[in-house]
Amino acid sequence: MKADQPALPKILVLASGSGTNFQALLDASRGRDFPGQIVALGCNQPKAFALERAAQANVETFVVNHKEFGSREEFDAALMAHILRYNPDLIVLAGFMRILTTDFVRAFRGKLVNIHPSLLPKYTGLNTHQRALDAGDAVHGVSIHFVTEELDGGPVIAQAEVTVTAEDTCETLAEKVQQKEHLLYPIVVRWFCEGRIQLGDEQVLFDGQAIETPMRLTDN
Ligand SMILES: Nc1nc2c(c(=O)[nH]1)N[C@@H](CN(C=O)c1ccc(C(=O)N[C@@H](CCC(=O)O)C(=O)O)cc1)CN2
Ligand SMILES: NCC(=O)N[C@@H]1O[C@H](COP(=O)([O-])[O-])[C@@H](O)[C@H]1O
Repeated sequence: MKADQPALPKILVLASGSGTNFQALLDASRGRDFPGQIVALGCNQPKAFALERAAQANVETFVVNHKEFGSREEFDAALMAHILRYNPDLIVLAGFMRILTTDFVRAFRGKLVNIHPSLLPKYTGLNTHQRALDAGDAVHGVSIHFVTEELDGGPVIAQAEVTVTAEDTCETLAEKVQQKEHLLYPIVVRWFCEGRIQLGDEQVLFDGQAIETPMRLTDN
């Protein structure tokens, strides 16, 4: 980066597991025109493979193991302290498997997003793919939303659909959804870094205009 160029928006990613969404964001951020920089990865699981991905990419990491804290509030306070060291412009939950407290969410309101493996408001919480199969849904998918106090209830920014077939299992459906996740998250994070996405009064603003429905990633 040349000395006279403004610093790029700082992205901090939180993950708990494999980190394939983190990897998709890493790969996208290596593009010459990507308008943001991933400054750190935080994990609550010391053995998360996402940490290995960060090491391979020379991205700073920190671990805050939730099992070492007596309460959710204490864990969140420790996590917040690490995050504030980086002063990120955007905090991206990428398979981060801890429910965050109201204080944490409010501290980062408008710059905290999550990717959720369902077409919200359907199937908040866990085990979304099995629930879609059990319900006999013909369509399933992924949502990217602002994180609010309500679990997976924040304003939805964008979604992508996958078709469900009779041959699908939990595993095959998860794979289909993850393929769309890896396409959608880099697009939405780019929009954030370009200043095109804001959280209004419990609604999403895109280029300054409130959007009535989430933006859809289509196959064509
Ligand atoms: N306050 C909020 N916190 C979080 C949100 C949110 O919208 N508001 N999104 C989740 C992400 N998520 C689904 O997308 C999710 C993650 C974790 C859980 C959950 O039940 N976690 C359990 C532990 C489960 C485990 O360790 O395997 C828990 O925290 O007790 C539900 C949904 C991130 N946080
Ligand atoms: N409720 C949160 C949740 O289930 N998130 C899901 O965890 C996976 C993480 O994969 P990754 O670690 O390979 O990115 C992703 O499929 C994401 O949608």
